[in-house]
Amino acid sequence: MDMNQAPILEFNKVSKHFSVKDGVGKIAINGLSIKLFPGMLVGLLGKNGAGKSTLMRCALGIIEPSSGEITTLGEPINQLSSEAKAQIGYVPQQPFGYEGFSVSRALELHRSFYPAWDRELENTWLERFDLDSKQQVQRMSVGQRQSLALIMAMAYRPKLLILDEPVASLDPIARRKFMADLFELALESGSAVLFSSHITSDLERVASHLALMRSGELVLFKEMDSVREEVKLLTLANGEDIPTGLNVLNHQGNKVLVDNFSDVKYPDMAAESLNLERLFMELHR
Ligand SMILES: Nc1ncnc2c1ncn2[C@@H]1O[C@H](COP(=O)(O)OP(=O)(O)OP(=O)(O)O)[C@@H](O)[C@H]1O
Repeated sequence: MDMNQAPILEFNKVSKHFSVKDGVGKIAINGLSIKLFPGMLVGLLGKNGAGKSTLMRCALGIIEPSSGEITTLGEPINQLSSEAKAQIGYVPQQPFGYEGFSVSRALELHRSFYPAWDRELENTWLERFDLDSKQQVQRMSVGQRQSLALIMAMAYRPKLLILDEPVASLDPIARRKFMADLFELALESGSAVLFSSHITSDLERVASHLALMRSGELVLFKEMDSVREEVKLLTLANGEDIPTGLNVLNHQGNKVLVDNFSDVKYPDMAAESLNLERLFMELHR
């Protein structure tokens, strides 16, 4: 990861409100700021409806934010050049059609839009995902379509890759292969990747950073190693106050979830390390 370079994606105090019919608005993203640099593989985690897809769709310019600024590949999102667009890869939650096409025809068509398309990478991935290039897209399983969508989004080595639950329909073997390759590809190409997943073990294994959303807000954005070291569940003794200087993510009874714990600063506190699934549960307790 190179933080001396310009960010590939930057959100500056971005909010997105949806107006709904009964007049009550919905705040999907609230004052969110984040920067993604080359080599970052950011795992986005949040409950259903937390705002993950909205964040991703704003980053791609599919929907406009209500306020705040978004810069993608150095350009304001509402004025993205075609050069910048050709360096973005996206796999939505429900991958698109290509009905009536064979895999190879679909890839041929898609390939024509991207000068940087890497045929070797395409072939490697077709093999890895066990896809038959002669098969008709409409006869493929959901997981096979998802694999095809991933190849289409990644074979031109985009600088920014946005994947909305990319592996939800993949079997564990395909998922592992994909996750390992994703990591390698991002590092190799100096790309930034933003991917959402509810599979916390995948996030734990491959993400360089964790972005945690709750009700439209980014409550945590940290390197994975720092998450392991600094995010702790504290148990307060009877009558004990939360020590000053700690950043509280959640507080229920005598349990306090904090994101900036240090053994050195608070040597006497009962502090428990959490895996990502526990962290998620404790955040929403
Ligand atoms: N077009 C829309 N009109 C009105 N409300 C919307 C619209 N799109 C999203 N929302 C609302 O914004 C909130 C965030 O939705 P979003 O799809 O971003 O959540 P998510 O974190 O991606 O959820 P999931 O994990 O279920 O995919 C939800 O309450 C949703 O109902």
